[in-house]
Amino acid sequence: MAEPVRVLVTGAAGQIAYSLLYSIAKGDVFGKDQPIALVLLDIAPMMPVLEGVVMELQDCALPLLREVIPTDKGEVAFKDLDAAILVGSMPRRDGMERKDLLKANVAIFKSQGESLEKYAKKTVKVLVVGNPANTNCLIAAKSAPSIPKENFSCLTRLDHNRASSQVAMRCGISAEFVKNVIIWGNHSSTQYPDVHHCKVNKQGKDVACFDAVKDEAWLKGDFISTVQQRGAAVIKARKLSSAMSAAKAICDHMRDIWTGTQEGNFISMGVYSTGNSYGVPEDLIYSFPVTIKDKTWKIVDGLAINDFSRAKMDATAAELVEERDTAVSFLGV
Ligand SMILES: NC(=O)c1ccc[n+]([C@@H]2O[C@H](COP(=O)([O-])OP(=O)(O)OC[C@H]3O[C@@H](n4cnc5c(N)ncnc54)[C@H](O)[C@@H]3O)[C@@H](O)[C@H]2O)c1
Ligand SMILES: O=C(O)CC[C@H](O)C(=O)O
Repeated sequence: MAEPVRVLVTGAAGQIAYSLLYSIAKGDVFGKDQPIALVLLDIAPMMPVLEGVVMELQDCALPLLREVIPTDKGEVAFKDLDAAILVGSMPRRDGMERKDLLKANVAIFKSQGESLEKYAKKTVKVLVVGNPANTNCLIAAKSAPSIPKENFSCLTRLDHNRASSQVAMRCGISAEFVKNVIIWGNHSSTQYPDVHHCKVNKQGKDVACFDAVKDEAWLKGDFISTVQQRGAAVIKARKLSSAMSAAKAICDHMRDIWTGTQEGNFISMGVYSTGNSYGVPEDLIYSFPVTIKDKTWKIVDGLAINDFSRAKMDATAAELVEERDTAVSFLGV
């Protein structure tokens, strides 16, 4: 059997991690034959809670889980990593603005980027989940200059899954029959869920989403705002940020990095924008449609962009430029 992959989950005593760790440990992400060493980082006051999570992982008696390493120390957590899933940070509560998170959370990602630089393998794949995810990811990447920027990505797969599911429900079919929705831009309410290249499989035939749904006003109106506002709607209802669906999206994202995307399918993730062909400003982590092969993503080029889409892609880019500049002014990176 292969050597264990060493996987870090930060915020390991929190609610997303509680939904995530079992799936990783049982092989849903890195493969059913791939042993795993799971490193769990949280802050010192959460160590007693983390001990409980470790006990539960042990009690699952999972064959692939070779080692569990709970810690509050960066030098332990980031050492020799193959994959890092950076969740640990403060979630938004009902009544808080997203911008309230920026100051509190970007500092964490600067320090964790520095730890990646010092201790992780240069091949490590880093997925940033903690909000504001795109800007945190950019700051982590900038703080780890010897690790290629292409190894960093942020989670917009939850938005992608939300968009696929909305279309599927509207058509009365299962979400597996909807492919190639796109989330452009920021994981925030300015994101642009775009269905101009989406296909719906109806009775074995791929049909353009607009023809399958037959309601352009909905696709250009309530569909977009529902996906944009879904995180806020979950917070309002649960009084807690989404966790089960976030964990599922993290698994989808990291599994696609590890094993690649299916031929003809693309997925959305926040990646480094420098060199993109869509006129998105450089030096951002911006969500694009990507395909993945050999653990390397490639932005899907050549998709036609109409004026409706262009305006929304530019608006979310403008928000990311502002977030980046605010974060850089806080941190001086
Ligand atoms: N990108 C997405 O799609 C998406 C979706 C859902 C939630 N989120 C974000 O994920 C983050 C975590 O959400 P949650 O619901 O699990 O929150 P939570 O409060 O339940 O858990 C967060 C955990 O992180 C820990 N933590 C805080 N600072 C840390 C640090 N410096 N190092 C290590 N651990 C640290 C906390 O102690 C806590 O245990 C939030 O920022 C939330 O907004 C992102
Ligand atoms: O804080 C928010 O508005 C969103 C929380 C989380 O990222 C989600 O998308 O569910």
